[in-house]
Amino acid sequence: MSSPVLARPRPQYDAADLLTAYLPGSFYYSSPRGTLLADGVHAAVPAAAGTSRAGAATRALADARAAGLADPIVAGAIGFGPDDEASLVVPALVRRAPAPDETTATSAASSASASARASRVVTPQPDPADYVAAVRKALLHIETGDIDKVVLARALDVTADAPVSVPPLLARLARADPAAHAFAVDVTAPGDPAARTLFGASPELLISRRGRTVTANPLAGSRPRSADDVQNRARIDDLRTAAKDRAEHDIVIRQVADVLRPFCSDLDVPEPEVIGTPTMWHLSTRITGTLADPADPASSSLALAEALHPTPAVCGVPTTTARDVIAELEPARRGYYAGLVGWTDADGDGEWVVTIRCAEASGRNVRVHAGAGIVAGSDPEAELAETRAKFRTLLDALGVTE
Ligand SMILES: C=C(O[C@H]1C=CC=C(C(=O)O)[C@@H]1O)C(=O)O
Repeated sequence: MSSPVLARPRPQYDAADLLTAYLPGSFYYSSPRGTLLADGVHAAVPAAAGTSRAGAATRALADARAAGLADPIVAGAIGFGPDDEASLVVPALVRRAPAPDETTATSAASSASASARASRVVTPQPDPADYVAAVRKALLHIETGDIDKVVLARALDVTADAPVSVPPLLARLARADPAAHAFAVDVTAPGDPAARTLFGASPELLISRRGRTVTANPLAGSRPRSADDVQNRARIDDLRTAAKDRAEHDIVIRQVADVLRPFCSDLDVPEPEVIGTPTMWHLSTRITGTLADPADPASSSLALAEALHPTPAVCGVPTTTARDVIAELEPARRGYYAGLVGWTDADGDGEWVVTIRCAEASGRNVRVHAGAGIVAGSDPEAELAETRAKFRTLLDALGVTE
């Protein structure tokens, strides 16, 4: 492998400038680890269904280095199912900045246009009553022992009276929660009638790798956030102690830890805690590990992300049967929802989040998804309410009152 032609210090940008500079077509990603804005395509990464995207990324990064690209990364998104799309590129230009803070998003958002005030028509897919019926059917699968858990999602199709502009929506998402993993990815595929952008603010870290250290932060078990502090305290206490939510959470933690353990010389799995987003409370476990062999391509951030995906936070247990139940009970394909979005570099470092609290925009249309984990003891109406609360992250950014 030849060394990069240019070996000079990376320029550092301001997080607010990168958020303001984002335009559809770019790749934007910010998290507590830092901000990244990538433009242009040095090379598209072949990402056919059923192939190892991590293997293709490793080859593309080696080629990019050989071609003289300094510090290349692979960035993009991978859909939920093995047959869903992926959109991965080696960008031509990558700009990095520190993590956003309160001021970052405020200054970027204030320069954003007020398009969220336009009129929007919201169509649920499926109807809420059909979602409740699907949850009941999922509970039958659990009762008969086919599965222990499945995550059932639904969508809202939002149609605006004018093309939807993603940059102000991204700025609003970042302003609402500077600690979230905010992203916007061009996912236009050949033959699409209009450009498509996947964007959102995920609270769920699938995997972050920095040298030998890996971190995963699975979430499962939720309560809506209230405007009232007393109610919030009661909901947090309830979430901490509810057996059903703890069971739902433990299923995810067990699988994530089991997948990571063979790659790690040590793995720390602490007790769950409750974390908050602007719209939700979640049971959260921050798992950290030390990689046994960081030079092994199987330990790259994308290879680990592929090994982990789909976690039971978006699919279920056992994975294959849960996937079949999702195919049976969800009327629409998930596409990029519940997949992964992020970046990896040539050393294998990188960060990937679970593609939730997200939407896909194309022209005047935005499709927003939200799901809820179903286990024994789930109440179908409560799961519907949970998806309604999860939608608020995107609907608030869109200025939609459902
Ligand atoms: C599947 C979603 O959330 C997951 C992440 C956190 C909590 C979840 C839950 O409590 O069901 C879900 O597993 C979603 O937001 O669409």
